[in-house]
Amino acid sequence: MTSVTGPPEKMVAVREDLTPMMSQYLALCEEYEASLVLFQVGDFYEAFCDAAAAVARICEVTLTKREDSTGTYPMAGIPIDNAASYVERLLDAGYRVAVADQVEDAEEASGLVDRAVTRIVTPGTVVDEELLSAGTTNYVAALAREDDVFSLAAVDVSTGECLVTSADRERIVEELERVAPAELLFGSDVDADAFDPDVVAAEAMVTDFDADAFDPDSARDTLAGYVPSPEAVVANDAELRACGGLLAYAEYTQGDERLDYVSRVTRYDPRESLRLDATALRSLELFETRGASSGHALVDVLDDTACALGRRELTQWLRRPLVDRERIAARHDAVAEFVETPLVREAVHERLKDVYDVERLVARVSRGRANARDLRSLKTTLDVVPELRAELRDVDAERLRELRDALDELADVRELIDRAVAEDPPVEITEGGVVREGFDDELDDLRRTEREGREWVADLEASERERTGIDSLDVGYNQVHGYYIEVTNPNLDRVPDDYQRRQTLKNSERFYTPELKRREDEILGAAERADKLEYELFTDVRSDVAAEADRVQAVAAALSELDVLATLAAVAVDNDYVRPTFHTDGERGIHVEGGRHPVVERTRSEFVPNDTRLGGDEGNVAVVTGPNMSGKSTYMRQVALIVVLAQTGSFVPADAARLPVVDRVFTRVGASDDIAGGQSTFMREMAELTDILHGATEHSLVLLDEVGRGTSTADGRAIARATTEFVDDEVGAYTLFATHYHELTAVADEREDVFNLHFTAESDGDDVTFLHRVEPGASSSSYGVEVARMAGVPDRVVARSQELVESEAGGSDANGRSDAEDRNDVDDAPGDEEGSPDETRKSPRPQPRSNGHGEVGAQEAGRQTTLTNGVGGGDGAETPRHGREAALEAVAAELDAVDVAQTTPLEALTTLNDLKNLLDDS
Ligand SMILES: Nc1ncnc2c1ncn2[C@@H]1O[C@H](COP(=O)(O)OP(=O)(O)OP(=O)(O)O)[C@@H](O)[C@H]1O
Repeated sequence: MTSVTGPPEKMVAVREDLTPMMSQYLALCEEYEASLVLFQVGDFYEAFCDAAAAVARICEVTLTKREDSTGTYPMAGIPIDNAASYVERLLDAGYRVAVADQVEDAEEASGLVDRAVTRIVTPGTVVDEELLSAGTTNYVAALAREDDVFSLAAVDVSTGECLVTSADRERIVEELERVAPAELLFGSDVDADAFDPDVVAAEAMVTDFDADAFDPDSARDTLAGYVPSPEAVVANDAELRACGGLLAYAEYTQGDERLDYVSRVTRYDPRESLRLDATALRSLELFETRGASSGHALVDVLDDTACALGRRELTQWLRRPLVDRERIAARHDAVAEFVETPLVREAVHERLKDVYDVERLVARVSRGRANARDLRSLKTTLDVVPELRAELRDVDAERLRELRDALDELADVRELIDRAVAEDPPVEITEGGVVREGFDDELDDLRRTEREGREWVADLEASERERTGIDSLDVGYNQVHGYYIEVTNPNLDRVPDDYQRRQTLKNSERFYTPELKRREDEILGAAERADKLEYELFTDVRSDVAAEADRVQAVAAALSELDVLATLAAVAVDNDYVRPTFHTDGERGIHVEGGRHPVVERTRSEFVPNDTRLGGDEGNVAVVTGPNMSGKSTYMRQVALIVVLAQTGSFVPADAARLPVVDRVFTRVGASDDIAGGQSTFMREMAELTDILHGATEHSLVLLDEVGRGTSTADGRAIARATTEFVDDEVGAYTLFATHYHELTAVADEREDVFNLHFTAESDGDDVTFLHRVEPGASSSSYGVEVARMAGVPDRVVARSQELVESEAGGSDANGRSDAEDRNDVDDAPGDEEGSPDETRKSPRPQPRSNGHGEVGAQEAGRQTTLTNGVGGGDGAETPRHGREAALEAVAAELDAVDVAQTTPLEALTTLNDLKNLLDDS
């Protein structure tokens, strides 16, 4: 609790003397002490004391003060009409906001207006459309525990989706990362500290909530409000407690009422999906790119969805690729059919563009917050359903047929809305104009009376002018006095006897007649009664629609899936993806022909496709070497993305792909690659490696990118080698290991299941050209100096490095090869440090086919990356062997070039590590 939330001390001190309104404010601050209370005073939400200062600062509104007999209190107010944008700022600043509304009509109140907190807005329970981004999920989650089993429940209060699952701690952490809740509650038996706050709660606000709500009995009672038989839905006590506690919290934030629209409490088993932990999600850039410069994430490439429902669903699919062959095949069948029937696909896409976010819409309807426009939007969406059914009448794929059949046309709901709600209604539902003529006789009578009365008044001016002969006579209306007949002073002598004086102005008098008064009462009475009646009729219709929320949600689910399937098909057609096939029982191997990285290929005009053959007849473990920037990381990620896409139900960027169903994708990217994520410590790297070595199975895909880089070269090499051996002996996972340690390529000599791949570059005088083409065998050069130059390393360091490399030129490099050899035939598979023989002799295994695309090869010049200004070969990763003195000089030169003021602690650590390696190797 900060002084911004909770009871203001200044008021507590004078509690007994406070004015009634301020004591009401104080009481609410005490009751909702974890929230910043926004207190309705007329058209504003006010905050006082420290809360006022915070509101003024965060919302950029004026800080004023309120003075009364007890003192002076700082005060800041935000207009109710556009409170949402201000509330958003308060949420962003880390506050929960308790909205205290006047719950009594100020005019009808005798004395102090009654106020109550009607809802608490928190990051995980926001429902205001303005505060939610389109097509996303927004979860609040809760954890509970029973021995070693952890349960996770998550609810999206804006759509009513509620999920619950349980697993061991590690897996629950993964699930938390997938769900990515905006807010997290820990049941009393869960030690929040045991969940690495960096991993779990980095993005989530952690909220303390009434521990009793997680108590089994009260949790069961709460859950029983949502499912007929709680025990039939949840699998264990911890799930019951997590779910019940969470729903109690959701109710608390929404005004303590049961949330009718949370009708889909679904239990799932995390084993039903391909495991992707946070590291994998991040390094494969499924949803977010890692660096500001890296462009798009995978989801951006795929997201050509027509509506917000589809966007939300696509994200869910990508977060949880499948492992069940039949379900994957069902999705692929559906995508394939849409690929083959472009007219149907495009028609479906076009129709879906008219679909509103009905999941949120219907939740608003159930919460009683939908206005007439929302109901009209619902009707517009539902109108699409019969059209879609018609478009899908001839579909063949089973899933498409199921989805078509799930499209309930909801004719009753559509008809009701259409009959009841005006076609273009106003936003407000209290001021009339929302109910359509012909819907209710009484309303029509009232409106008729009102209309006829107004017509009579409209005619009055002409008839009275005629009757009195006063041409300047006016009939008007004002809020205070009602209808009047205005006569200017010079004509007052002609005013008839039945005119009664209403108001005297400077140049005229205003009158009324008994008949005008009668008509006025009739008009206003009818209008007021009609507005009231309209409101009642509208809320009745809204409740009737809310009663059908389940059916609407089921339609929404079918629409979401259709959108995703049609989109995946469109993406496949537009980008030349192919349907992957899966091995039947017993077979192994990731076999891809002409594979591409789905994101990089969109950003580079010329992308070089590459084949992959990993596992099965080939080895399970490929050691990938090659110069910096040659494409190793891209290649490895491309393999993983193809696997992920395939299991999501998408086609894949390749000419052909035959794949296993993978249970888990692990990624461990080198320390240097992760600096941006602030996780560059060697310790972290080793912890992740431990997870992989313990967690991977023979059905996992493991990407190791420069493991061991974070320590001394000697230790790094040793760890890299031992890891490769362990993966081969104990794990048997499909493994791609990119490394600059050329010694690692020697492992292929000794082991059946390990083989080398390398990326090629061509050196021509001062230029180095990367071919981005994977070849069998190991690589020799790293061209580190050129890359350093390209990256803007100070000239002095580049020049000195080059000098040191050249001092090697007469001798042999770290691989025992002469520099001259390296420069002339970098495409050849070289030996390793121990001077092993040619790669083709080393590996007893069949090597992966080389690129295999006619168009890729010598003619590739246009597709290659050329480093100009380069000055020839060199090995950036291996420290050249030279004397201690040379090493010291190099260290001095590097240190000299460091701009300490511009160096972050992480960069400093990395530099220190590199310098130490330089000395170690000397
Ligand atoms: N197959 C390809 N076709 C065209 N361009 C590619 C290809 N693969 C990679 N690239 C481009 O080459 C650059 C370097 O790729 P990548 O980061 O994969 O290299 P790397 O070998 O892993 O480098 P480092 O060892 O420095 O980490 C990237 O800009 C990428 O866009």
